[in-house]
Amino acid sequence: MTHSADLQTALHAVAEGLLLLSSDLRIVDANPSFLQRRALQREQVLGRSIFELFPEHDSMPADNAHPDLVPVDALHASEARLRLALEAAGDGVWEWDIGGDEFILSRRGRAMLGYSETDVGTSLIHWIAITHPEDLQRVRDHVMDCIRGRLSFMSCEYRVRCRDGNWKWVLARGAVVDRSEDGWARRMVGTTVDISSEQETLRRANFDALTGLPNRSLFRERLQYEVTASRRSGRLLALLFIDLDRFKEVNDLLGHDAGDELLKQTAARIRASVREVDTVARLGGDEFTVILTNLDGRSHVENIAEKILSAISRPYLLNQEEIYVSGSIGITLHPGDASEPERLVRNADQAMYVAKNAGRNQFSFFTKSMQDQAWQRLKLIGELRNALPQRQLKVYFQPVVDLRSGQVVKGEALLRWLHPVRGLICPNEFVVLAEETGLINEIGNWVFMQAAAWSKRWSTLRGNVFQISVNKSPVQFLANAKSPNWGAYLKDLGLDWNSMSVEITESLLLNATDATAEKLFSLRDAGVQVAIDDFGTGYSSMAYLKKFAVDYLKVDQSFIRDTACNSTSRTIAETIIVMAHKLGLQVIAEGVETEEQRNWLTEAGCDFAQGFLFSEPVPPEAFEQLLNIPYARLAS
Ligand SMILES: Nc1nc2c(ncn2[C@@H]2O[C@H](COP(=O)(O)OP(=O)(O)OP(=O)(O)O)[C@@H](O)[C@H]2O)c(=O)[nH]1
Repeated sequence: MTHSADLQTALHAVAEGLLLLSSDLRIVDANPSFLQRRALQREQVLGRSIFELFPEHDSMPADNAHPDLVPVDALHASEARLRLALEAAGDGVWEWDIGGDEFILSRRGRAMLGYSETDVGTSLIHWIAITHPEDLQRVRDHVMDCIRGRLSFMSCEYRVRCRDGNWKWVLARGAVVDRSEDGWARRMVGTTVDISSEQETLRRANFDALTGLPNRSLFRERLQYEVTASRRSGRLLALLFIDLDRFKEVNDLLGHDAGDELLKQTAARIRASVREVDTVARLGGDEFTVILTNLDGRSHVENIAEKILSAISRPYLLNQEEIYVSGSIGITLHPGDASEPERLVRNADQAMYVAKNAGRNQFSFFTKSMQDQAWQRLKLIGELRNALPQRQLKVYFQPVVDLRSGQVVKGEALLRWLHPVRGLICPNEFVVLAEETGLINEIGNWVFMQAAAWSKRWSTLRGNVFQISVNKSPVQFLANAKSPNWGAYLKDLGLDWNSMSVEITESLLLNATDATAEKLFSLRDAGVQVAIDDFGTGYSSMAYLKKFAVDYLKVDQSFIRDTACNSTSRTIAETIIVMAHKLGLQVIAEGVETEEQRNWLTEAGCDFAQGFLFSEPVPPEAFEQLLNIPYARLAS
């Protein structure tokens, strides 16, 4: 060692805590690692006796086994002693004679990698040969910065191949400790520490455990990086959002493990469809993203998207079965569509939903109009939140006629939104938004209360029960959906048994959870009847009709519309009527528009009908006018 400053530099480079002690064991210097570990300031330790600092070590063993403590007599330090000190600190120590091309790693350092004294040669080239090719340039840059004096010491993480062929992450720190009079670096000394476990922690934080792909957080980082690079280079970048279609069914049919296996295989297929430099990440669930860089144009992106779609749609072998799935892809381009990563993510997501809604198994490029629609949607959600408090929601009623007597005997409550600017909006335009935002619970409960109040009034006016049916969304049957105690509510209102009914979909019963069943049975206990809406369009399973004690089937209007000209529709409608009667259920035909349909339904034995032939849905005041009026007059 030529200079005590060099010694200090070297000590700063060491990962372990080190102290420099004078011959009377007073602290001359402490390196940053030591101070950091002990949470001490340099001034707090300088000049103090080692025994003050470590009273429990006043009979310190000769081998200086304290992990934080490696005494070095600074005033008489030599390279050999420094090396010994560093070895004692647990690091591998290396020394590089630059001019003489001799690179020596200490015994401890070699052991860390599994090498004996003779396994690796002493020329730098031998050590370069076992450095990971992807890390080599980085290591070289660090070393050269030190040699040229741009850095006083280097600190660099890279991978080294161990004797068993595995790669190990190490942290190498070092400094030039000897320079010629004219400034040429002659010797570097440093340490090498095994940081595989730190790298493993880092890997876990950044990579998806199932597929090994970058996770959401690393994806965000990479996107930010690539967007900046694309901005600089002016080259086109594409962001792809990929979502598997109906992946839930794979889980449901084959189990979660098979689902996991499919995700792994999908990840590998997407990875294999793009270049090494492109980023493929898994955001979670069945959602993947791809960042494509340095593209030649839009058609280049289209080709890759096609390639990914066809890779995903090849059969998967799961549990010895061939399974087919597809994917939907949303694509956005930088700089054309947006300049900020956040915006690109939103764009790709919107485009992916458009691809899904357009029928799945396809890709869709982001367009400005998608953004406008998304804004419209957001705006409508905001307005919908205010619709109820601002009394913009209205309940209309459509009469249900008894086909034998021709009397209006029931009514269906139908929600309308009287929007201050857009006028009357039908539920198909806003119920999905209400469901997505959870507003449907509040709105649905309000509709039920309104309908109950009108049922009470019309039952009283007519002197017998006048049943009103209310549509209920599957969302209102979820476990967390809040609703009043309908039994108590209807009782307080003084409503008779069966004054209310709820219309639900077939799929709700098919996928009924315990919470769904409980909510449905508590409605039944409150005297509310149950109708299955749009019957015939779904699975039409008989079993659940009995299990849930359903009262009515509403035949979907698509069958009614076709009864005049389509014998299959007629047969289906007839079968539903016969089957329902056999099971003790009554049938309501929806969408009746012509006399011919009404006559046919009457002959087929259908119980009730509703549709434009009788009346469209009308406000309650107008509905009241319709009560007790024979259908012959309504239809004219
Ligand atoms: N096996 C497995 N399933 C997962 C994992 N993470 C999420 N899922 C399931 O993946 C499914 C994702 O479903 P969605 O994307 O919402 O719906 P989908 O069935 O793919 O239908 P669409 O996207 O509308 O075509 C859900 O059922 C999740 O429970 C996972 O790590 N492993």
